[in-house]
Amino acid sequence: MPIVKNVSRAVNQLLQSSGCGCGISVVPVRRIGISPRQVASDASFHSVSFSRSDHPRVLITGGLGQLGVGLAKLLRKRFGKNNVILSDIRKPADNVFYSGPFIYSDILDYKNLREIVVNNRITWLFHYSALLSAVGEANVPLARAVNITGLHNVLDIAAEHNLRLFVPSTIGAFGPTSPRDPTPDLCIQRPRTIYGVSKVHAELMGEYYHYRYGLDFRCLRYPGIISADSQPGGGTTDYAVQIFHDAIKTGKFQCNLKPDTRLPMMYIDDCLKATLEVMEAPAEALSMRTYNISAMSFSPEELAQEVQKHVPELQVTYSVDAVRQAIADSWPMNFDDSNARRDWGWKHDYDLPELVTTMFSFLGSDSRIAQAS
Ligand SMILES: NC(=O)c1ccc[n+]([C@@H]2O[C@H](COP(=O)([O-])OP(=O)(O)OC[C@H]3O[C@@H](n4cnc5c(N)ncnc54)[C@H](O)[C@@H]3O)[C@@H](O)[C@H]2O)c1
Ligand SMILES: C[C@@H](O)[C@H](N)C(=O)O
Repeated sequence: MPIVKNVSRAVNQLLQSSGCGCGISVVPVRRIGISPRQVASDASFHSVSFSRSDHPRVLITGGLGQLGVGLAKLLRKRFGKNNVILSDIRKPADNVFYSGPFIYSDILDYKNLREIVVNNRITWLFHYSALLSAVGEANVPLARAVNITGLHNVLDIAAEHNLRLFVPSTIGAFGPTSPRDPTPDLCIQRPRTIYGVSKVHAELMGEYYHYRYGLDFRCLRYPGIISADSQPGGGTTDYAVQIFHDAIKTGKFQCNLKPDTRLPMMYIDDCLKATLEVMEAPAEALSMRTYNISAMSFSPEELAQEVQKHVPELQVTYSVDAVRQAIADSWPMNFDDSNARRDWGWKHDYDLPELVTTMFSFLGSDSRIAQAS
């Protein structure tokens, strides 16, 4: 139960941290010494032995989706295989299971999640579990549970155990009343999807816990992410991954968005690089706790033209999905990430031509290109 022992002191601290300039002496928020949720511990503490090291001990929730396995690979290279635990409610493929530690974790099970954090001495948590925009609209109660209740569990455990917490947000955290070209970090956010609403909630709750409890919360708003060796989990930007697979397999692609629908996109390597960089950035460098990151922005017709340079016979047709189109029409067209570039040196490596070339070299499209020429 949350117990605020001295409300007026806490209010003063909040006012101070928001820069009200009232002249009240500042007590660091970290010293309040209360945790947002205190539950009597009944976790069975296994005796697990670890070698001492300066590396963070990492847990990734929702790690079997499009982004988690790649993130684990990157973090294991940096911090050592056994210092990075992937978790999910799904069964891992053999190659994932044997590539490093994996554990079952349902983020809706607060005590189980806390036990994992305690028993494995977790210090950094990457919270990837979520229902994305299109699947979220198809199952609002589940999206609300996973994206909002699950986030509350993660925030409380992170605050209680002093974790550094990364929660990704998204271009979907903006809505039709936000400036769309470009969309700055700070502007009106009135998304019209449960996904977007839950992500704005995550940004605000994470920042609130940072200022209120001293939680080391870090958040990036990702564009649509494009990857070759993992499949997207039901979002509005999925077409930009599917086109590569269809170009190679059948030479035909049916796009579910209109040809001129412009959205910010990013190659997965840039996304994961940014995630690690913001987690490693010194706290003093972060003037904000939630940043836009950007790499490129394109429409289906522009992507198709670039893909056709590799697979000239690719035929693209359009059969618009009304739900996805309405979502895309409410999202940013271009993302302003100047704050990330200024504060912690964010710089992307992949523009559209490099992205397309890299996707095809990954997917082994040589035979198709050979057939085409
Ligand atoms: N992929 C993108 O284009 C993109 C863009 C912006 C933001 N993001 C964010 O990045 C994160 C990861 O995205 P992704 O593309 O890998 O998502 P994904 O949909 O591919 O994977 C999400 C994972 O969460 C898991 N999950 C669902 N319910 C769970 C529960 N109760 N407990 C534990 N795990 C559960 C699923 O099994 C799945 O493996 C998400 O938070 C997403 O919102 C992704
Ligand atoms: C943009 C992002 O959050 C996700 N790929 C979606 O389309 O839902």
